[in-house]
Amino acid sequence: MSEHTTLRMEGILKEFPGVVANDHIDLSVERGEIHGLLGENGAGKSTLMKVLYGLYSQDDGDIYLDGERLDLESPQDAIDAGIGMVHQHFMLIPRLTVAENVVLGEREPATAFRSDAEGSWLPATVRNNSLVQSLAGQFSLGLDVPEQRIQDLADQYGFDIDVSAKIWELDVGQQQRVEILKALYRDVDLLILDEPTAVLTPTEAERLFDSLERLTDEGLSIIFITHKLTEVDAIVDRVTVLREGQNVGTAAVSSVSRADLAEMMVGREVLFDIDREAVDLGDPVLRARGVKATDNRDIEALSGIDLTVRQGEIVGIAGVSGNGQKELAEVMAGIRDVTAGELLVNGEDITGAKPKTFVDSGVSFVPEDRLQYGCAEDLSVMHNATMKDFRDGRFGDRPFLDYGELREYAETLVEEFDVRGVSDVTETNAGDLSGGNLQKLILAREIYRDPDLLIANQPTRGVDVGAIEFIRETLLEQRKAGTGIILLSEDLDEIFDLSDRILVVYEGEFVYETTPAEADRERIGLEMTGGDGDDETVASPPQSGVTQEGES
Ligand SMILES: Nc1ncnc2c1ncn2[C@@H]1O[C@H](COP(=O)(O)OP(=O)(O)OP(=O)(O)O)[C@@H](O)[C@H]1O
Repeated sequence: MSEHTTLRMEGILKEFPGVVANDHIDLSVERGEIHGLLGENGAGKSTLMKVLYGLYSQDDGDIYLDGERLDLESPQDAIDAGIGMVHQHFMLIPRLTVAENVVLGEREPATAFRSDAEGSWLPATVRNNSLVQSLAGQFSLGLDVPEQRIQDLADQYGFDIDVSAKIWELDVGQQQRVEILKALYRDVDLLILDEPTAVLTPTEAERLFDSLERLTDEGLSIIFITHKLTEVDAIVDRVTVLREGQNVGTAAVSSVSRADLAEMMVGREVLFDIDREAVDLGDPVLRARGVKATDNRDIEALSGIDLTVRQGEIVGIAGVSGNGQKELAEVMAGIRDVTAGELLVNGEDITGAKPKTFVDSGVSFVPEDRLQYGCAEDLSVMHNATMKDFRDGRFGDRPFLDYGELREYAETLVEEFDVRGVSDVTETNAGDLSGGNLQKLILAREIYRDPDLLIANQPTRGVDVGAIEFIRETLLEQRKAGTGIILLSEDLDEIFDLSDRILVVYEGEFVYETTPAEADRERIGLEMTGGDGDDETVASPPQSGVTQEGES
């Protein structure tokens, strides 16, 4: 251990029924470093960090911070010790403001009750009474929110958020920044970031990296969980790789290549290139004409979208988050109403129909927010795997569903899509799966039914390199089988690697169309941020029957 070591985790063991999530893991972090934590989905990263944040108690092992042994029974203990954590899934209260969320949990008594409050209408003797203080602390919701201080903090890190806005008014990227702000607000020495950039745009991520470097310059240590090896190169000093609950190595980033890291993670070589064969295009599976829709705040989010997707075609939608992608995906999947326009699936007009009609018409949907829309966390893997198809007669007639068939179907999905961490499909709940494995389960459910139209919003977000390879190949196979796919992704490389056509969406409209073979990345980047004033708009769908050959 060096004199700079701030955190030492020794022999951490954490077991769940049927799974050893952390198998005697050692981890040490130096003061002022950004320490990357890598590993496949389900390797045990989040569990280890939840132990460190007092959310889980370890079955064995010790944690030392600055030489002092910590006994963490709750996140409050961790925060008191100077450890902050930003989770993979948001833990914000939608109807409260940003500032209220930031102070939430602080339980600061209202001004009148504060012992240091000047001008309180309560006499100091009453205010300072320990019983009054304890009651005020218990019952106050922290409504005295130092909004200006929080706004200053947000501005200082370039977060571009109005802290008086309500959480539900913000897009996912902004909500993520609130989570980070919340941790920064509590003076932490060690900050755990669990895939913090998963929902940020590349520019926002850059800005975050600048902020993180400023923080480490001030002596803060950061543990940074990520699946993106480019991020490891960009900001991480040292990296620890976990595999199947064990530490398989810690190294200085400068001494290992990306391919080395990928191999350490998955235990085999990972192909970064993908082979996209030419596929004959068939009939249109989707025709959207003049589609308009509003967002959750009732503000127009889609301003007249025309989109045709043919059998065997992947249409990639590129754009900076918050430009209508979420609404576009939800409208096409039938879970958001259109305010104008029409939607034809396989030639049939299903505008305004119920979501079930979309499902029955062969539409599959992989939503961006897998916990909110993708699954029922408290239901089993089996229920989640079959929830779209249990009505179609294959599993017997309700109320006499054949549970044996349902179980078998779910087990097939788990096996074919390599969903890990499932001890029994009827007993493991979807909410117990690691983020990436849950994503694989949702993809399995949506793809295995062999849809005519698949809408995939950020399908590889939060999944490991091995699984990304698998998901991309699966999407290409599905395309070959004749499915029309709308791929929404903030990862431009993914759009380039998979798409036959690329559409750039900006402020609810398609502003540019190209193909991977002809694309000019700079132009795409420009169009994504509002363009150069050039009036060129979307051309009609390609008339040729054959897509371009992949360029990779
Ligand atoms: N609350 C829980 N109950 C049961 N099993 C769990 C629970 N939390 C995690 N696990 C299991 O422990 C293992 C490690 O999961 P963990 O979430 O730590 O992985 P991870 O490396 O963070 O994965 P990802 O990159 O997908 O987020 C997985 O097999 C997971 O299914």
